[in-house]
Amino acid sequence: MSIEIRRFSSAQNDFAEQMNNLLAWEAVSDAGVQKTVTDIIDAIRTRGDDALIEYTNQFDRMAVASMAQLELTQQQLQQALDTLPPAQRDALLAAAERVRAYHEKQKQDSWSYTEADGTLLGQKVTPMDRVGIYVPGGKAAYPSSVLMNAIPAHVAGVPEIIMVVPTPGGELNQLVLAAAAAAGVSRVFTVGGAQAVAALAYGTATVPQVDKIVGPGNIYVATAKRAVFGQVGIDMIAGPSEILVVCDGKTDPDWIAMDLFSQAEHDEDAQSILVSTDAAFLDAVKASVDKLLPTMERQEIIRTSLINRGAFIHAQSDADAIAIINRIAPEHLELSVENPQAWLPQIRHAGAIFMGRYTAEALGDYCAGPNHVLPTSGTARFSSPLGVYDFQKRSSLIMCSADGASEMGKIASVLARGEFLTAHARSAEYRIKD
Ligand SMILES: NC(=O)c1ccc[n+]([C@@H]2O[C@H](COP(=O)([O-])OP(=O)(O)OC[C@H]3O[C@@H](n4cnc5c(N)ncnc54)[C@H](O)[C@@H]3O)[C@@H](O)[C@H]2O)c1
Ligand SMILES: N[C@H](CO)Cc1c[nH]c[nH+]1
Ligand SMILES: [Zn+2]
Repeated sequence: MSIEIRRFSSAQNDFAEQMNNLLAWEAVSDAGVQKTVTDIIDAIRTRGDDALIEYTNQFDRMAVASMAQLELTQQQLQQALDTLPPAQRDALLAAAERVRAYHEKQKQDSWSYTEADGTLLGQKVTPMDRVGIYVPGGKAAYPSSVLMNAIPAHVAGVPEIIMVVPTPGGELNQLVLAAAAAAGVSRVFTVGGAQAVAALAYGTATVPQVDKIVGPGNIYVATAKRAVFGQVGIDMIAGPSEILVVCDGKTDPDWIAMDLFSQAEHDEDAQSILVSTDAAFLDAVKASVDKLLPTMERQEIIRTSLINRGAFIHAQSDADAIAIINRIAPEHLELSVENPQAWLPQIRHAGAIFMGRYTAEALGDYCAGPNHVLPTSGTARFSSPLGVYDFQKRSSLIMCSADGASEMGKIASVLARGEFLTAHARSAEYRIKD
């Protein structure tokens, strides 16, 4: 059965309007969600563990009486890793190794330099003391997200990594537990949603307060992260998954249809867009979509996502296609073209760029190495993938020699008096040599 996916062309007069409609996404949660999240945060702040237990029982269909029932032991994590079927264990460890190797390259080191008069200036890089990682678990379990959140923190040298993951109905996913062991997570609490974010941000008798919370989640998680920002650091507000595939018409249309499905299957609100200068190719991919959709396990989610938020766009030229890429600033960009490297210099905004016909976005979700926690909803215009740098902070270093203090003192004195800040001026002037 054929499904209706919106289709338009960059030649249309109303092209800009079509793009605006396609990309319109209510990133801010509605008043109802906002109220729920505010109430949850207030309850966790005032009633701590008791409120955390109540909300977990309410939202995750649990029936626990104490926090001890909501924490997993290191032994449980290690046992999950040790007893995984060998194929799963090997795949998990291979992915973890690739993700670790990639993130090792991101590590920033302290630096300093000494000026001619002996003054030293520099930057000291320090890992955060304790971070919280949110691993989604409402509609699906995400072992890959455990690796993508915990490994960069570990590489940065964060000594304590606290993971939260909801386990609806109390069902533990052994791959998630094993991933926590493989990635070096310190403690795991089986709580989720806004209550888990609030517990990490403010601390409870049992859940330690963290310095930063990272990781994707649904609208309750995103709203809570936004609300606790300032109390703690956050990485980003990630929305539903997105993929933009740009194809020159020479890749197997079945491959492209499946690449579009791969992000659509995450969520009814996920967005999959195909751009091509070849109108006949758009027809061929549409035929592949109709042929392959009935074979998909999550076909209802994919169908809803493609009908509500998907699009096939006919670009008049490669330049049009590039303008579309930069307008969308997609989370994932697949350049399924002959010479993707030639396109690269003109692409300014994308969370991750997958180059060439063989580079399926799904490889990046699991094991290529780069992080899969990426900016969505056009935020790649100003933000970057989750990385080691999210878990490191910098302190400036200044050590003046007597000569340096004297020379800088003269400059500071003038500027401080210009600001009428006399104490600043006199503090600097004391160090000026006669
Ligand atoms: N960007 C990425 O890297 C990435 C990776 C994996 C998943 N995701 C996305 O993360 C999201 C995960 O969402 P999810 O729902 O599966 O899991 P989730 O863990 O984010 O949310 C589940 C929690 O939501 C809370 N909740 C649910 N309904 C509620 C209600 N009515 N009131 C208050 N709280 C409520 C509950 O506390 C529950 O524990 C999806 O959108 C998925 O696409 C993104
Ligand atoms: N595509 C998701 C990020 O948008 C990450 C993911 C996890 N598992 C599969 N995919
Ligand atoms: Zn994915």
